[in-house]
Amino acid sequence: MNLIASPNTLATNPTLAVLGFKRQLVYHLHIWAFIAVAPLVMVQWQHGNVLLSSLLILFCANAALVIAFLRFRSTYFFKGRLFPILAVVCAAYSTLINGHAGLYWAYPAAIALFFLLPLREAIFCNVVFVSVMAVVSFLKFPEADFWRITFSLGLSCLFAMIFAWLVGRLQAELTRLATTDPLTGCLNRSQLADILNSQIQMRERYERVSSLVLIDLDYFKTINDRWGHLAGDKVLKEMALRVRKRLRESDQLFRIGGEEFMVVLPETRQKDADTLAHQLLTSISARPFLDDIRVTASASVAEVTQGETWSVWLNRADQALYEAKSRGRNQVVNAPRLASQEDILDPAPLADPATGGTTPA
Ligand SMILES: Nc1nc2c(ncn2[C@@H]2O[C@H](COP(=O)(O)OP(=O)(O)OP(=O)(O)O)[C@@H](O)[C@H]2O)c(=O)[nH]1
Repeated sequence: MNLIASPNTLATNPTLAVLGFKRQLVYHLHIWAFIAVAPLVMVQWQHGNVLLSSLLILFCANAALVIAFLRFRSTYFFKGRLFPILAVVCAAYSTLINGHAGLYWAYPAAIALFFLLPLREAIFCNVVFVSVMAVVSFLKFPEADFWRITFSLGLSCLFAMIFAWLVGRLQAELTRLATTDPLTGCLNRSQLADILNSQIQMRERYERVSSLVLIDLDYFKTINDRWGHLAGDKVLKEMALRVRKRLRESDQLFRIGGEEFMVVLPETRQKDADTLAHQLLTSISARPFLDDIRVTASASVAEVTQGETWSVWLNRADQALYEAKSRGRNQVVNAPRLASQEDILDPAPLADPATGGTTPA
């Protein structure tokens, strides 16, 4: 079962770790809600409240299905929305017909909205819910109770909202810290496999071709040695800025090593990626860094080939970068394209030695 994010997942992919924790939350909420509500089905049935009893059966059936889906498929449906919606409907209706006995359920139902729905949706649903509960309490209870119920429920929702908002911000901030390089603000390696894999899937499913560019500063060690580590850091920061300026919104910039960067270019063929790589090298070498530090860089370009894994793709780019370094640096080398699986299954016609033309394979 994939409910609990393993330490391995946590260490390598923060986005998956967050998803794992969300699933855990949904799973436990549904289990405890099922345990709490299931006996009420019988109670309401015995009291002759057939409609409420049916709503509660629906609630329990949904909870049981979500639990089963999460247990056996690690996924759930409607993004867990049915639970809070059914819960608030049951609580409002139960208050209408049972008075205080139903009202007690309004508080956990309102709070569950913030655990299970995106914040904006939860706020909207809570405003509607508190308004409905205000009308129901106005009809059902004395005026003093109406005010008490409306304010206490509103306050519970407000506290839950503040808590959910803070947890959301904390989660976003921790994810940002775990996925980006603090010096340059580029993505770090934690997302690398996922992002390259998603580009590979676009290639496999929709024939959409992506490319990647590796850029490595030349003789960076001498910059550190001559101007100091702090100046080296500033050069790296400035270099990331210069590269980012040239990229599109959809492109992704990684810092994958000390002075090595990678750009993933969705929907970009090798030829266009090569043009961009030349422009990037020009923007690095054209102006000095920190007034008088002249820097050049080497780059490689690799278009994804059908059937290859992300590590093979990256390795091809790495080999080409090595080639750029050994040819003297400050240049772009294109990785040779691999024969794709399509080419292997459907090879190009062979040259006919007799005629000089081509023959079918
Ligand atoms: N200032 C600074 N230096 C770093 C950082 N990360 C790695 N380095 C340095 O980058 C240098 C990389 O050196 P090399 O791998 O020899 O590469 P190079 O000197 O650029 O040589 P070529 O890549 O072959 O052109 C090392 O001196 C590292 O200490 C960093 O975050 N800040």
